[in-house]
Amino acid sequence: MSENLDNAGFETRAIHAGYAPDPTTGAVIPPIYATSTYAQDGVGGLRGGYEYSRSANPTRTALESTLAALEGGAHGFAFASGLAAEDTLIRALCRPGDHVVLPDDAYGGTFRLFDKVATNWGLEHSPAPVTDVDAVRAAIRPGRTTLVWLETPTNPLLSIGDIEALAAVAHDAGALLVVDNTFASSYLQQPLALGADIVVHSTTKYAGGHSDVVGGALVVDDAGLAETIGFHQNSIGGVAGPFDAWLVLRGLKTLALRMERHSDNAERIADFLTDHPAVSQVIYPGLPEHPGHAVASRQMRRYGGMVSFRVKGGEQQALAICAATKVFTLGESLGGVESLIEHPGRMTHASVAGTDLEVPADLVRLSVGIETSEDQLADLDRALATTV
Ligand SMILES: C=C(NCc1c(COP(=O)(O)O)cnc(C)c1O)C(=O)O
Repeated sequence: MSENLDNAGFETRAIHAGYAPDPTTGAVIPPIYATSTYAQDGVGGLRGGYEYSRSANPTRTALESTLAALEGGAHGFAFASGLAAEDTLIRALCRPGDHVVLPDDAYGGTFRLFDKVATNWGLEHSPAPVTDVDAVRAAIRPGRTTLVWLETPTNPLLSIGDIEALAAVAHDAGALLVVDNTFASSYLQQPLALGADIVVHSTTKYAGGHSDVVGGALVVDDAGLAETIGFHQNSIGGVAGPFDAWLVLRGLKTLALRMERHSDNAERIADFLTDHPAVSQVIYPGLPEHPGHAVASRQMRRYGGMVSFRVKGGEQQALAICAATKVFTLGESLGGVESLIEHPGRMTHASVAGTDLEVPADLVRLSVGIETSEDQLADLDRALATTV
């Protein structure tokens, strides 16, 4: 473990926390410990605390330590996917008859986990707009609400929730605040410092940053929470493998650089779309007219790389734009170096059609990559011109 980096800057922690050069070989990057088991020196004689890789693996340990350091938490846990992390969290902290307040705009797979899986064993949920603290408070069921779940910015409508205010609401009701920090990333937003109890990441996204790994993470500060999450991580077993852990760890080292470029490019695209005749609404927290701009400005370092917009002409026009871009690749996911475009209604959020979370059919979501900004703008200009 590197020397104490608590007071070091984000970029320094991203590169040096979680692992110190190997005392034997001097390797500055942790090896990929492609092993399931570890020789013991006599029964229970563990070398370095490792006995079986589901329980702990040195490459995963390096990632989990780095994830915690970057979120300002004491304990990090790495999983096979973001939804694996969420499922483990739910099973660690919720019991039949409990209730969870969910955002009324959230990743479709997260809602599906609660609505189609967790309900099977008695966990109830109700949606509330993350932008309305009073509505979240009203959605809480006294004595039964265990978690208040927040995405900010939300997926895909990029609503902004006030983390500090919602933490107070949750705590007043004896509940915990969970913040899914996937869209912002640890570099742009630090939920634990604002009162959140648990941070969730799909490390598939900005943390890994190169669309080459699927993974998830939980970060907490509280030792008691860490103990129960760690117990359930091992007992359920949805852990990140050593190579996936290594890929996310490598991605994290450039997270700060990438988020700056993602934000630069996204700001230019938001401005470009704002004046475009084919566009009816641009949704980007960095725009002064965004309802959550003031809160985002207070709790985020910058506004991120996700831009959503609605087009004149409805679903068919939105689909036509998604089919017309070249630099923006049509595909699900987000947060990688390449720009992606998608139609949430037909793609990432198809599972919430007909529910409270249904998204507008004329909505297009962009994950703005780190390509040359002028090329991104020219690509969108051409695609939008086909629909005017
Ligand atoms: C794949 C997509 N989202 C995954 C996701 C998840 C799930 O992560 P997975 O690694 O895909 O399991 C959790 N939270 C948020 C905010 C997410 O956006 C997407 O929106 O394209």
